[in-house]
Amino acid sequence: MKQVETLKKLANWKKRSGPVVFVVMDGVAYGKRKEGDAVANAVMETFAELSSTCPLVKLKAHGEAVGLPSDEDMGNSEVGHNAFGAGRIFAQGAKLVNKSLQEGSMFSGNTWQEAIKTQGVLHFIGLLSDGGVHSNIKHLEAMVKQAKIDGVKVVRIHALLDGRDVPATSALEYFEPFEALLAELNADGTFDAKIASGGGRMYITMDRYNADWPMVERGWHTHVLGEGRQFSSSVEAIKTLRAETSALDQDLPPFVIAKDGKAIGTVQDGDSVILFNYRGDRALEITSAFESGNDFPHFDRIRVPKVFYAGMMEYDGDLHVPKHYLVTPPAIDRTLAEFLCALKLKQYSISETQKFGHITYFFNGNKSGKFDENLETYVEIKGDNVPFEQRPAMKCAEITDAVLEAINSKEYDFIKINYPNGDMVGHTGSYQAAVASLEAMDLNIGRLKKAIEAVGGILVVSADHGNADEMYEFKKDGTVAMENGKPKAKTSHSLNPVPFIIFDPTYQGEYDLKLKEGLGISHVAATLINLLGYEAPSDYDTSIITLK
Ligand SMILES: O=C(O)[C@@H](CO)OP(=O)(O)O
Ligand SMILES: [Mn+2]
Ligand SMILES: [Mn+2]
Repeated sequence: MKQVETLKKLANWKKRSGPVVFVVMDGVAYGKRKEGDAVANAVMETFAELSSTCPLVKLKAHGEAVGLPSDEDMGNSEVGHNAFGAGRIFAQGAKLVNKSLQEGSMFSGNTWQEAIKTQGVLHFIGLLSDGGVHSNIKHLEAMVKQAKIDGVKVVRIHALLDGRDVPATSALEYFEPFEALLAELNADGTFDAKIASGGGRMYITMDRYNADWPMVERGWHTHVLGEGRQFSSSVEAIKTLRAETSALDQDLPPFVIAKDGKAIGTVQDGDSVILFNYRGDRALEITSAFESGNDFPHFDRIRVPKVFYAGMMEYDGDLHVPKHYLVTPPAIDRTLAEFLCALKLKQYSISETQKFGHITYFFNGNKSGKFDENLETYVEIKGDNVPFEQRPAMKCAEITDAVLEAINSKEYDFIKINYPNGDMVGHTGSYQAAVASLEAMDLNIGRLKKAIEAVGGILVVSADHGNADEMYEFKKDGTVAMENGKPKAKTSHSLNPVPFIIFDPTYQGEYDLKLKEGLGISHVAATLINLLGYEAPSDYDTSIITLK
């Protein structure tokens, strides 16, 4: 790989005595309505003070500004952190898969051709919604139709309920029409495609960053071994399990579709398996359960079928996982971390488990390794495996303890932090927990601010997309949607703009205090490089500050 160029020092920059600390408040944006806006309604004294005394601008963090197909698409952590770290916009997974389907390259490629050779069953595993963060049901529909055209006889779908990127209890809006489509495709008797198993995405299969392997184990038992509570159809399963548990879709227990007491879609030797999610974080663990040999320490798989396994994308471009994939991911190069390494600047990256890979792997262009072991420190604060509304602080105090030590050590030039609060608690749908979570985070940003003041560093506060700023669903007429006498919880990200604030207590007048308007979060990297005293790479999206 070609080394990046060494950036030039800014001629008129007075080097600060402390580090540049970049805070990603995950899932914190400016809502449009006060009701259900946990960000606007929480008591956040530090955020309020920074907002009224520092340079501040709103940045776009959704749609085309982060490489998604359209401005209807909300932002998410993958594309948000990619944009922060790459300083440019890359066409993202969602867009690349659309293109590959439109142009037909997916189906003419080797991976698809190999997958359809199976004499057994072609399985699809993935998230059944049009949320567009990890997957898109339209991609699955196109693949199932093509499988029939290509002469595959038996298809089994292992479908995860979303309710996290789409309304909280919307699963039947996807499962019912999808079952109808399968019935139509099966009608001529030459093709047999059925949903074979499923469950909530936060209950089985889609764990990330080694947070909770038993989730993947439950998924393996459900999809591969066909073990679990049996139902005659997915729709019956969802209705029954909802009535029994009142779980939101993302937390629905698993189900297995069976006929005469026998699971209809276990995975067997000689089958093909396609994971149709394109985003990597929540795809890597189930992929490793399929691809690992005997040295698989995470759980007893009991039976490991010999299958042709493929992912929608290459999920880790460093380690080349999975071995086979349908669409090539964006080639994100020349990231901020790489430029800082070339300058020999020391960097420190930290978050809680759920966002650890966001601030490292996604930020560094979906790269799991470091550019330079000696210059980069990664710290993960282990999260709790509990429903996050029960521990809304999301380890923000522990994260801050570690950062204060890093600041005071004077070892680091650049520190980046992800506080998971607004996002992880936002996804639970609990308004009260979201408020508590944001207030805890704000207390800790206050601690950071003091430390930065003491050492003469710069604190930059921003966010990757919205979430906690919209905790209620609204009706078309603009009033709050109600359910059982209470506001209906919204669990997904929002499309709202995010804050960008610079707290620079030893400001030397090198830049205008008025920030540039109308930009997106891909402009942050160039700004951070300037604030470290260097000229940004010429191909980066321009800095948000105007240098004097
Ligand atoms: O939890 C996740 O996987 C996504 C939502 O699907 O959230 P984020 O992009 O914030 O990680
Ligand atoms: Mn996020
Ligand atoms: Mn999220």
